[in-house]
Amino acid sequence: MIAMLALAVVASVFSLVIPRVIQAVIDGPVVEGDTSGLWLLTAIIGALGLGEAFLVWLRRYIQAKVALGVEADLRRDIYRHVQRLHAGFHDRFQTGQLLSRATGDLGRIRRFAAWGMIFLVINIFTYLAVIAQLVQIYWPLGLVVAASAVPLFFLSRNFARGYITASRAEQDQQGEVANLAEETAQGIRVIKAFGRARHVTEKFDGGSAKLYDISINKVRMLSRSWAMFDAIPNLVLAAVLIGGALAVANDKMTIGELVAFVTLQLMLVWPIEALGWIIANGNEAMTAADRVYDVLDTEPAIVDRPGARDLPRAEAKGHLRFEGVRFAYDGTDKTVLDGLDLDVRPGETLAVAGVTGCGKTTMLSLAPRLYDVTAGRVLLDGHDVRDLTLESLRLNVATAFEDPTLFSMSVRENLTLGRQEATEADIEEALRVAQADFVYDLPWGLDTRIGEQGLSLSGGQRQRLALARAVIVKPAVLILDDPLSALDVHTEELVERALASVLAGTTALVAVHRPSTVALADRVALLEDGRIVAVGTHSELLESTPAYRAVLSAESDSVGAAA
Ligand SMILES: Nc1ncnc2c1ncn2[C@@H]1O[C@H](COP(=O)(O)OP(=O)(O)OP(=O)(O)O)[C@@H](O)[C@H]1O
Repeated sequence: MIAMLALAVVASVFSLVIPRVIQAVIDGPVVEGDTSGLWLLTAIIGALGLGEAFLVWLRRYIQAKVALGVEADLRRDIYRHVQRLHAGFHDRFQTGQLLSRATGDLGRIRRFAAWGMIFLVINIFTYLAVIAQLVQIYWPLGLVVAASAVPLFFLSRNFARGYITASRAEQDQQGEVANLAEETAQGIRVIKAFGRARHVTEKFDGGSAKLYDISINKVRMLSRSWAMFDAIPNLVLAAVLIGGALAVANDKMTIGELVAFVTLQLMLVWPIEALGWIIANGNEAMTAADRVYDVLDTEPAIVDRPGARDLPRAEAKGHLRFEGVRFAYDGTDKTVLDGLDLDVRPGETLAVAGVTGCGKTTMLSLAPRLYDVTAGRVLLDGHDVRDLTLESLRLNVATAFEDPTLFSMSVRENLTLGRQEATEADIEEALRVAQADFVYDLPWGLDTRIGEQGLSLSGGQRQRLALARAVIVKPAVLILDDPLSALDVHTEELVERALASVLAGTTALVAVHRPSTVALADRVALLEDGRIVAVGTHSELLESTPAYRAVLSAESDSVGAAA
């Protein structure tokens, strides 16, 4: 960047010297009729012109690299940072806003690094250098030109104030429109199924029209100021021509000096005209940078503590313990878990049952630290999970979520997401356990690329792949959030039978809704009012705890009703 700015300044010096050589040509060879020095002077002008052209080319060459480099680095930083940010951030931050920051806003910053900033430096330098020369040629007129900076300053200040608000509003609205497009693309099936195409189109049109209005208002602001920035240097030029003609008539200036004066002054017209554009460009980059730094300045809430230790997979036994755990989601005052205690022994499969919305998923997500407890602690083999490195914790604790997100990559890549070194035998076993052999019948088998989020597969197929993906990790603790909800009873039974052999050596914590899934568990815990109120085998709880009977019968009723 420094090289680029230095080249720009040197090129401006070259162009600023040319009018002074013209002055020498007029006052020498032209006025005196002596052409002997003409060739040297024109050769100097030619050399200066060529030199300037070369420097401009070199600057532009560097400029592209620098500006695109700034954009690429920032984009990489944002992506990395977003990966480090905790789940709570993503719960609140709209995806469309994130996308527009990583694309449109970065483009604005690049344009300023490539153009606005360079012209700002060149133009300020040119302005000062020209004024210095004008004062030196004929100071009274030089001061008149210098005085034009006063209205320009107030004009720029007013323009910048209004424009900055307009450009932030435009960028936020662009994020909003991106969000509307993203959400409707994601939910296109729901929209079609409910026949809501017209409704969402109207909503999108509304957002789009608002963006149009904001943008038009911004462009009007720029064109108004452009006209003013254009008028000032031309009015001053008219004044200079009158004053200059009088000065030449009174022998205060030579004709050559007047030509040099006017030529130099003409060099100010473009820098002043461009002031509005540069301010606009700078303001847009500034508000874009604000939006980018809204993301970059958010500290990830879930990171390795200083001195966090690794728990190698070979050492992990899978003893999971919740001690006095309290939890409330950020920005809410509702306590979801309120003094929850639970001990899951190594190798045991423990099911958590409870009415819908009681906090089963929340509780499960505390073990791999997708969220951190508000109070109390979660222990893995006696270590507070916050004292373990995130990398080793997540190698030891694998999760299959109820909503199985698959990525647009091959089946194999999806399966080995958590353990890239998995062998063919591991993959085969995991597919067998999850009853997901259907993948072998896909057009390219395991190499078939599954569509965006695996939409080309059925819900049950996706769920089985997500289960295989978790099983393949061979974790010490397997977290299964109602992993069989989309399977038919027959397939569920097959999966349960195969899972039983895998779960024999693994600690498993399973959120269950259906009485049939409880069959997987050695013991069941009942979650109620944010606590575990009863733990025992399925038959013990059925006998001793009416609330447990109520939960399971309600769930089986709803399954029955749905069927
Ligand atoms: N990301 C979130 N931000 C704020 N509140 C949340 C969030 N996720 C869940 N909740 C709230 O926390 C409570 C517990 O939700 P959770 O998903 O853990 O229940 P659940 O028992 O798993 O429900 P289900 O049986 O329907 O799957 C609910 O009241 C829910 O509204």
